[in-house]
Amino acid sequence: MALMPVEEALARLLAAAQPRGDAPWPTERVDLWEAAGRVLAAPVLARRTTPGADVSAMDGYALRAVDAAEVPATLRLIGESAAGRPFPGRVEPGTTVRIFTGAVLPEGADAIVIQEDTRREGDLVTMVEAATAGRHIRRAGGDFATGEVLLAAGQRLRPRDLALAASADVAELRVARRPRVALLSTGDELVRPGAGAGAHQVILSNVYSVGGLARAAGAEVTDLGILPDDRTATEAGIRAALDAGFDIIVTTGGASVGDHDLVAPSLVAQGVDLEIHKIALRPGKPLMFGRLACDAGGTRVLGLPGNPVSAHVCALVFLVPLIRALQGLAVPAGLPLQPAVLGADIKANDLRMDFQRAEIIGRDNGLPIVRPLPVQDSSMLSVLARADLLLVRAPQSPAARAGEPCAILPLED
Ligand SMILES: Nc1nc2c(c(=O)[nH]1)N[C@H]1C(S)=C(S)[C@@H](COP(=O)(O)OP(=O)(O)OC[C@H]3O[C@@H](n4cnc5c(N)ncnc54)[C@H](O)[C@@H]3O)O[C@H]1N2
Ligand code: MOO
Repeated sequence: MALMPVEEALARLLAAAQPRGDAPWPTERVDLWEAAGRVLAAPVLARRTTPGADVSAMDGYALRAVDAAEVPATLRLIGESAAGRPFPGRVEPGTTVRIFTGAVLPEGADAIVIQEDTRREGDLVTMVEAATAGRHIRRAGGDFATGEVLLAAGQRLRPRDLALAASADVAELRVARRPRVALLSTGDELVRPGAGAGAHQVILSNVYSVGGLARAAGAEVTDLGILPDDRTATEAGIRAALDAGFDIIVTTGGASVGDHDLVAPSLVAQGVDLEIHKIALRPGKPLMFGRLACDAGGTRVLGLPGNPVSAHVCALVFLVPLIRALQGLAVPAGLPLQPAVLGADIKANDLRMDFQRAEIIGRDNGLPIVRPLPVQDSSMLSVLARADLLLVRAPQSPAARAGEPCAILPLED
């Protein structure tokens, strides 16, 4: 069977991020603390004008600029304006008001002289530097005005966005509901870390990489445990996950062609329409993707290969953009590749797009110089952990020499 190109698989997956029918992705209102990292589902409009009044940008004295156009000029101190405690009166000719950063500019005043440029004796203040109208004053509405659109829908909320919303008196935000992702691991050999695995067993690790990437992309992740290599149990596990209404079910392992690789037939038997099964990717050839044929909600099922590096690369390339797209983030149509320079000669590639674990060994005109790590076994997590990035080679690329351009994919978002 011909292997599907990676770009086509990605395009199909992203097309499946669109809801079936008219139902839009659900949203919810959360308070600002809960909104960090979430995707904004409705624009944020300022609920107040900020600053709410003309305020001082410095500690000093508020006055009429004409009263200190020529210096030295001595004015009579008539009061104080502090942040949150405005001066109740008016600055008349020949008078000044002590003022602090953030405090409201008193009526009548149109300039600030900073305190370092003054001398004070009792209630007399001498300005030693000339005042300029408007100097050191932050105008009302200089930051934003009531009704102004401060944040657009479809953006991921960063700490500074939350601070902006807070400063605009917006206490809750409407955000996309987190996609609910279920992880189903398969394999008789799998044992949880710390549970005393024998030499013939393998420690469950993929949930941490795949689940971690999913969480970082904004998903709520549930680990549904390990299914044995048994057809009835595999189907039952898949059925239960499908019935639980997750948005995405991610299986790992059992994806290949061996006698114990039961995931594809079990998915099909449970009504999943597998539109992707095996792609031209290394590592990650036995990738599967499909949706429940009858499910209007559109549970998506992504079957990842069991090899830990393959599972991680597939999660990075396919699961992360799917989770992002579901929440309404703009996701690039193709792979988000970046330019780099080869730091070693490399061989011609075969039919599969190759994602090699690679290290950065220098810089060339601002671009990283990258070299594949010597071992590319898709079971080796130590190599994946040591890699700085993935060196991406298109199918059938010819041999290339050190110094030639190449494409890379960052490993973490
Ligand atoms: N005859 C063929 N054999 C294989 C092919 C092929 O085309 N023909 N493809 C190979 C490729 S490529 C890959 S990738 C693997 C993927 O196989 P499976 O998805 O069926 O994975 P398993 O056999 O279940 O496991 C592979 C390996 O990974 C370990 N594993 C599985 N799950 C986990 C987990 N959750 N955490 C940690 N490690 C896990 C498992 O113990 C195995 O060692 O197939 C090749 N074979
Ligand atoms: O495609 Mo497999 O993932 O090479 O090890």
